[in-house]
Amino acid sequence: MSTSWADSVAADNNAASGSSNINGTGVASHPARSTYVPPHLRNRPPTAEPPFSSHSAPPSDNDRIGYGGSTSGSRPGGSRPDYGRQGYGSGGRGGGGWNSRGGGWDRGREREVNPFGNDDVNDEAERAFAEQESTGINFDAYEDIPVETSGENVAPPVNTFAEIDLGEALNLNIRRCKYVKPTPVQRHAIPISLAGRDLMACAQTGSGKTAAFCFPIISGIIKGQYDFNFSNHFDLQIHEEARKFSYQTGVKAVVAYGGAPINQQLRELERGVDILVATPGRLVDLLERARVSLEMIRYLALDEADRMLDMGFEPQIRKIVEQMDMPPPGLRQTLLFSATFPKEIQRLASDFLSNYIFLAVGRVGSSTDLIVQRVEFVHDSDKRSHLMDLLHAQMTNGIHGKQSLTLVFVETKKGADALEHWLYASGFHATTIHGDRTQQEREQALRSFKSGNTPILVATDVAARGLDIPHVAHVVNFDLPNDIDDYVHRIGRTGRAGKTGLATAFFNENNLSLAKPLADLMQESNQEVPTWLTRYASRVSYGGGKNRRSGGGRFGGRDFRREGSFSRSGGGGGSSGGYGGSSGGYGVSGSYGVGYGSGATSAWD
Ligand SMILES: Nc1ncnc2c1ncn2[C@@H]1O[C@H](COP(=O)(O)OP(=O)(O)OP(=O)(O)O)[C@@H](O)[C@H]1O
Repeated sequence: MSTSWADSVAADNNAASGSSNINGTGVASHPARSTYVPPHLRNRPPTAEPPFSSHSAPPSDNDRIGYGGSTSGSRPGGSRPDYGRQGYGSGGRGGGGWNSRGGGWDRGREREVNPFGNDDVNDEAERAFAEQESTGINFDAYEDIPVETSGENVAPPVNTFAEIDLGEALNLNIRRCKYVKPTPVQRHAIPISLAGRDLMACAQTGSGKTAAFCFPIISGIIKGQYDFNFSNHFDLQIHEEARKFSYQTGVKAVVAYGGAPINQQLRELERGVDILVATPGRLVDLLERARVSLEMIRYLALDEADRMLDMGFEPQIRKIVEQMDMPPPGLRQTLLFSATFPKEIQRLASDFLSNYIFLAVGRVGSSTDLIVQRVEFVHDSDKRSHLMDLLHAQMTNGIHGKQSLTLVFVETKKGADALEHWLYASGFHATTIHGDRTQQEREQALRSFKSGNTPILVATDVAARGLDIPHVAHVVNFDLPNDIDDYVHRIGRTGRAGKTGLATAFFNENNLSLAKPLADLMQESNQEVPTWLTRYASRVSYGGGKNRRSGGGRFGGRDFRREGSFSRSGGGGGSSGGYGGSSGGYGVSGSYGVGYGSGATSAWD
């Protein structure tokens, strides 16, 4: 396990673990449709207390002025007007007034807030970045992307949103989001989902997977089907997206995550919900309190699905999906999405699916060509000065005096704090996100980063997945992760939505196990691989447990059912009938999470 230099400076003795336990904060769950209201809560008078009051603090631009600062905070988006809503207690699904689809969910005294009205990023920052963005948007870059599907009766892809019957309200929101045409994953995944099929979908970071699973779910709810779903990263961000997509459709999305007071979330749930975005830990908690039932779940979505079944999350997921009252595969529709999908995880995931379609868009598990990747050999003791050089170079390339946004990944929480302090002392405005910071602090840090006030964000792996910040120009792997998939997700914080990006990694003897997968990945992504890295790659045998791609071929981007040993019907993916439903020999419950969770950095909590 590598040790970062930032660490050694920061830590007196205690080399920080860098990982945090798993209780659900970082894990996001996606919307679960919990239309259920427990009997003892039905017909109760509405509570006067505004939900999400923790979100109502006014935004501030910088979360760490002088380091001591309180970070009591706001979430991106600033204050949230009172939802105030009544009549939640009408009981069960369809109760609480949510049959009245369309025109928003003004259910009683709770009014729907316009999610397009309070943009995260202030105007000045938006203008400053606009020039950069206008040259960067390049969805055509995705046009030639290879697409692979396997499974029976795959619905044909569409080229425009107009070809899909998503409903007028949702179409209006798509226009409000300024989405002109569907991205490749959306083109394929939306028709498959609308056809009612289970789906395991792999597509590159930043390619629009969130909308790809949200649109069919929202559309299905509008049409009167019932739903639940859940995912695993920045759940507030997914919630924000879901709120935009479902605005004035009559569909209500609620978020439940660890690290925030559970009572507020309970109150919100009691008022009725169509889509619940939840972290596994918090959802288990809610289920154990018997405050939520999954009986009426119609859709289950796992975003970052490979992560959900990795790193020890699997027992929680199995508990939620298999041991509570959720309808089994076949009776619910299950959608799994990620940019990386190792075969072993596919095998586990197949337990949750029924007669599913496998969809791979792009070189799955690979990074997008839009990201220029550089690897430099840097000894631990030289990392800071090297980073300084990169930052100085970037300053001269800044936009309108604003430094472009740089995300720096380090291995440990202490390392993150130490590097932030050092950057500040060196004249750079920086902030941090890691497992020891509260949810509010993280949100505040994100806001400060997005606005450009602290254009450097130092983060642990907690920020590796899902985070969608439009203007990140550079991702620096100050400390490389142990797992190549984590690398893929980290660098995917730049080069999003068709924009270009730069990723620089500091490599040294501590990262030898990554040499081969990194060289392979760079080659796959048409990047220039330094000769010294190729030499390391050929020398080092890396059969260890952490880099799952070893021996895997094409980075796990194929349907594992097509591999000889799993091919029951010899169909080359053409027939999936034999794979659906429960484990049937693939599901080795519990045997995997241990395998490659151990030792890998996790700042998830
Ligand atoms: N059809 C579209 N047209 C334009 N922009 C889009 C479209 N679909 C999604 N986007 C934008 O692209 C960005 C990336 O989308 P999203 O966060 O869903 O990517 P992702 O594939 O989930 O990435 P990751 O794997 O890193 O989580 C978002 O800012 C989103 O608003």
